[in-house]
Amino acid sequence: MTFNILISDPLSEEGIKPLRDAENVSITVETKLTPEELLDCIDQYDALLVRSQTQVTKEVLEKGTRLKVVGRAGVGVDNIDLDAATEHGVIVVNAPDGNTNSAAEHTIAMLMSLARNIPQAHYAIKQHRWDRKSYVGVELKGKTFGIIGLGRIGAEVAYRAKGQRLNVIAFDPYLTEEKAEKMGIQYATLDEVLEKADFITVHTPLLKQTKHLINKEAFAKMKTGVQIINCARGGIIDEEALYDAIVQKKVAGAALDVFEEEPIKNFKLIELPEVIATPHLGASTVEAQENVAIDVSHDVINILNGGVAKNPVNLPSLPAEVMKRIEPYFNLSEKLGTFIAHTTKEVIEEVSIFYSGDLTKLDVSPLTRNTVKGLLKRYLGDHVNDVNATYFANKKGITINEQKTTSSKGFTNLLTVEVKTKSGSSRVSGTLLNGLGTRIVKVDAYSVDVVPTGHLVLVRHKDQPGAIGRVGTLLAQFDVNIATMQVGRSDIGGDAIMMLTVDRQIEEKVLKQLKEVHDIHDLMTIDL
Ligand SMILES: NC(=O)C1=CN([C@@H]2O[C@H](COP(=O)(O)OP(=O)(O)OC[C@H]3O[C@@H](n4cnc5c(N)ncnc54)[C@H](O)[C@@H]3O)[C@@H](O)[C@H]2O)C=CC1
Ligand SMILES: O=C(O)CCC(=O)C(=O)O
Repeated sequence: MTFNILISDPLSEEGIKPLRDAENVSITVETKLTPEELLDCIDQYDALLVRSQTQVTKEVLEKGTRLKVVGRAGVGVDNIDLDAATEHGVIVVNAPDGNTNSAAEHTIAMLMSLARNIPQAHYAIKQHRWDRKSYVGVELKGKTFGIIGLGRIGAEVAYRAKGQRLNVIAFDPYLTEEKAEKMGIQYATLDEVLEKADFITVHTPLLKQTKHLINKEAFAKMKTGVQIINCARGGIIDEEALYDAIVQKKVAGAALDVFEEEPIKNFKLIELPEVIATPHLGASTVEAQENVAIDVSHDVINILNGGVAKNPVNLPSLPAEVMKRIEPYFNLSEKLGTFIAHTTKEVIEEVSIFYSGDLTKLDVSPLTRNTVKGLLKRYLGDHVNDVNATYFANKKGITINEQKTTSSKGFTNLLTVEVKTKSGSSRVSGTLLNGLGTRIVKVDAYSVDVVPTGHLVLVRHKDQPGAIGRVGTLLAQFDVNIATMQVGRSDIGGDAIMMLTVDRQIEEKVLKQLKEVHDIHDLMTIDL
């Protein structure tokens, strides 16, 4: 099978080498597509690779019926509609580490350029003006440098700023006093950063909560003469409010790499002499572009080939070590989900997944998603996957519970799926036997030992002499060979089940006749 990959923003040729070297991919590079052209062609592709230029909208994800993965060669995913990607089962991966250095270095370059008016002086001298008076700067040493958002880039900026002998203070919801102390910086609240800093730099993602985080009210709290840097995302700073603050001499200067609208159409803010700007160049270094393209290429290939993503954005990522330990249970979890979906005839209101034995030591959330996927696929089809399974369950009003229990009933590991409907509940349990593969070991109250593969028939019947024989005889009449059979009963003469594995799918007319066999209450076929 060949996977078609579209690269719609310029990516490092060195960086996409892993993609070019992959055997089963065909790569198209089209970096000048209009939004309409992208919509027209996206249904031909299994993967889309972008930087920050391409807008991966709801419509793109809707039309991209083959899309399995969107790779963002960089950090910010604000150009990708994550909710729509999740809804359509498209995994979004990014490359969070590859451009950290470059973005931090660019921030420091902007800080120094701002403090010393380098771009303005450079422009003057290029115009043959020898002007030394207009470009008197300020020293960094001893000034207070406020960082808002101390993640990967914010932290790197902090280390570099300390080298400039700035007093670094920072606010981040995840920053503690102890952590700040360890980094040799000062922990502060947002208001403290706004009130105390001579230079303020923002390094948060653009989220609902960070949109216009630096607004008119925030500027009002700042020192007069403060200088502002934004190398994170346009929109974290309210550009209108920044314009006013500069014109009113509250803000002495601003260094901007990112803008509310990119490319910029309204140059009002940029034209102010106090503003220096670059066109979103924070990650534009040979090294960063190579790093991010390599990282994202590896993830895209892995996902297309059914592997696990290292940097998924719309799925929680797990350490490789943990992933390796739970991977053997993937098959079992999906099959149990599929099994219970086939054996439940009413609307499912609640699914509980119980993990016991060895499984209690693991982060089992991927197994829960996989079980729900197996369960929903029966009615929603193959477009349900690990990314959107929980989303669809929520949409269908199905509550999902995940529980770890101590009772493993003598098994080293036991996974039990229980579904509740309006009128009752049913359960199935399975285990992974060392060296022997997976087994279904319990259906409701009945112990069984069934390999969950192929064509299964679950028969509920009365425990009476002849019931098993009648089923066998009827199947033989229609040339259906029984490969394995397991029986279980509550008590002598009470309710019982038969679990058969047969060599081929059974036709509807045969099923109908089976249901009419004396002492058979119910029966269902399950293809696993
Ligand atoms: N200019 C450019 O070319 C580049 C820009 N970026 C942008 O830089 C930003 C930061 O990237 P990373 O450091 O890699 O992300 P990160 O996820 O490592 O760090 C973001 C930090 O912001 C913090 N944060 C979130 N909301 C906050 C709030 N309301 N107040 C204070 N802190 C808050 C988070 O707790 C986190 O620690 C992103 O917006 C990213 O898109 C990244 C690379 C290049
Ligand atoms: O692709 C780029 O150059 C932009 C990088 C960026 O803004 C990011 O990684 O968030």
